[in-house]
Amino acid sequence: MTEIAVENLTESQAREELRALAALLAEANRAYHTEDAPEITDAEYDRLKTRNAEIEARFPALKRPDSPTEQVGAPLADGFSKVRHEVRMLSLANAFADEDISDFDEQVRRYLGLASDDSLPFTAEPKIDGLSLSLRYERGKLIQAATRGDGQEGENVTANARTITDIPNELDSAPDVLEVRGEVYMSHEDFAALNQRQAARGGKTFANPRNAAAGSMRQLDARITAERPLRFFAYAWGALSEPLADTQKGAIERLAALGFQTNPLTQLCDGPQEMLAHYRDIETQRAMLGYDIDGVVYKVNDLALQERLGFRSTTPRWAIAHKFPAELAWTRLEAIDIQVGRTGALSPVARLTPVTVGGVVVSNATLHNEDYIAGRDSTGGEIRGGKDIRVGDWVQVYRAGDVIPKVADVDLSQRPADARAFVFPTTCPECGSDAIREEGDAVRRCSGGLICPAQAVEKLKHFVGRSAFDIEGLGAKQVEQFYTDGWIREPADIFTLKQRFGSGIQQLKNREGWGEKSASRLFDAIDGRRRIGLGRLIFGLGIRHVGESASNLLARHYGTWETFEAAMQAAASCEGEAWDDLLAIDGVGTVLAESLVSAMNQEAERASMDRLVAHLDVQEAERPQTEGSPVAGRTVVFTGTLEKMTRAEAKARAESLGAKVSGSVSKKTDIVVVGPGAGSKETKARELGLTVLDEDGWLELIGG
Ligand SMILES: NC(=O)c1ccc[n+]([C@@H]2O[C@H](COP(=O)([O-])OP(=O)(O)OC[C@H]3O[C@@H](n4cnc5c(N)ncnc54)[C@H](O)[C@@H]3O)[C@@H](O)[C@H]2O)c1
Ligand SMILES: [Zn+2]
Repeated sequence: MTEIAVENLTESQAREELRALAALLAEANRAYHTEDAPEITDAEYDRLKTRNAEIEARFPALKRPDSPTEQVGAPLADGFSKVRHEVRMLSLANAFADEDISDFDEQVRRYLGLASDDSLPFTAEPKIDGLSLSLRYERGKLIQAATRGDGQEGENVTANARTITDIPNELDSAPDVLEVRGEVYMSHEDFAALNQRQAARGGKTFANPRNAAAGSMRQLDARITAERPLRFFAYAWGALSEPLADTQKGAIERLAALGFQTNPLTQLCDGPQEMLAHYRDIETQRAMLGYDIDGVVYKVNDLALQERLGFRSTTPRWAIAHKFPAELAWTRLEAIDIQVGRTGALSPVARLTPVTVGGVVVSNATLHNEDYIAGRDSTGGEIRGGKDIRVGDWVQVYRAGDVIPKVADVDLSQRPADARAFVFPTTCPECGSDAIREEGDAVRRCSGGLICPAQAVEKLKHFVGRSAFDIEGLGAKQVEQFYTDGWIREPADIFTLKQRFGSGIQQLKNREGWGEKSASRLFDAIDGRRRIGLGRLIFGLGIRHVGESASNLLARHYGTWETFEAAMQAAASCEGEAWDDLLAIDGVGTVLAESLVSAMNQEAERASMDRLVAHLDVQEAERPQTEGSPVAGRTVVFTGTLEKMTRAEAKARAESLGAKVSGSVSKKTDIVVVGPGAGSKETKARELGLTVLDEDGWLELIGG
């Protein structure tokens, strides 16, 4: 899509673009803040947000009620209780160019009525790329910790904060009420080690340290947070019973004296020139800091002046974040390799002449899929102006907020004369089976199933992973080793390992990475029959599209392995009663159902499952207690703020009583439970004449 210059936009084009931007940015915010799994780069996000602000500046009347410029963060995630911030937690205005900094200095002077030669010092400090946290101390004791959330209300993460060593539980001689604010982050070293651990046990790995920090902090189980090496820098404050100091710098020193970690690169600067000099200084140190920063923050040093300057709707007037440019570099594409994943997906990987991008040496990058290499997007439209990517090309490597770098662009003027268009393989490079691309799928997949060694190994890794069978001592590395040795070919083999190779302990312990203890511990862990929950078993099978939560839904719906298996066989033709029953499960769509039914009826897979189940005691899943339930089979929608339970609790409770919980109100809805702040859903429910209950009414209905 070519972008029209803002000054050439017609009013209707502007209205349409603002609508599209609001939707795009809301989705990006949800992915980034609520899910800790960004879908676009930070640079792209910043570009969209700037574009939105420019259009609004030219057409102020078109500014939408849900304008992205009026919002901080994103809605809160389910599961946490909420904390209302006594003093709002805000965002920061952004600057990208050097001129933006002198403009900022001028704006502040104009607002305060200062002449250009009046002294106006600023602090300059790194902008830590983590997530912000507010810590409330009363009489020196930590009583509450909250995330920023949407700025007004955050998530209560007190138990999690208590596990962080940089956060003192008690303070000496602090003000009676003191809210300390700062950034939770993870060091590069700890991040790499965490990802390695996660990969070894088949758990979730994180794209970058910020996601790892946010994902670790926002755990419902504080024991998980405790295992994650989180750090904390203090740089601000909220509610206070008495001031910390007269200046920003003084306040930071006071926080340091109280026992908080403060950033050593914080410095006082007299005017834009010194600010920019310190910015460049920090930029050159960036790669060596050992943690991610994404810019430098300047703040008016005099707190009385900060007070006079006050706030805009989402940002303070007395501070600005000077962002570093996106991390790019050019290098040679030496080869394109194809990797095969668990579900058979063929993923192209660029092998590059090593190059440093933002302080990290990059020699591999993702090329996504065959369309991306060819210069097409998923809808068949052009990307990169239709330029394809060829081995031998001079390519731009891009790393912004992601650890996996991407190949973003090609310099055609540097293309070698003999470079040929890349031919994406139509057979699997690992097993030679046909690699098939189904309609509407961007990905080509190996059709070899279990005969494909790449798929078999990836499936085994998934099977032993933490959310599946979680077998102690058997991680990704060991699985690969056993597969190569021919000791384990499929999950069932794990449980006969001791029987077949009991004497192998001797052999094993002489191998690299194995000691006597670890070898016998593993053999003991897998000896005998294994108890496993039905949900974990279904998830462990590693069927495409069938994730953890879907597996649990299926388990709850079918209860036992036998019922599940019989139902899948009955649904084999993708029609009839069993098929309809599967699709009626809230959260199961056609794509998932088709993939599931096809895997469960594939002969070789089935035989492998039968061999596996023979070693298992599958525990029955708790089925909804529908008997006597007043809401069994009814569709319920929760909207507005719930005060007596979290959304997640309300949903779990309703489902355990056999109700279906839906996110939107329609004619099919039976009951709408409304809390304070309910909006259009309540209106619609009343229009449709549905049963509308408040929280107490609902609790009464379900009996307490
Ligand atoms: N990739 C995406 O999809 C996506 C989506 C949403 C947001 N984002 C990223 O987040 C940014 C917007 O988020 P935001 O509203 O948090 O704004 P921001 O990150 O630009 O600035 C505000 C935040 O900076 C942090 N901060 C770090 N060090 C600080 C310091 N020394 N002093 C003061 N604050 C400091 C605080 O947590 C504060 O809340 C975007 O510019 C983008 O980089 C990315
Ligand atoms: Zn294959």
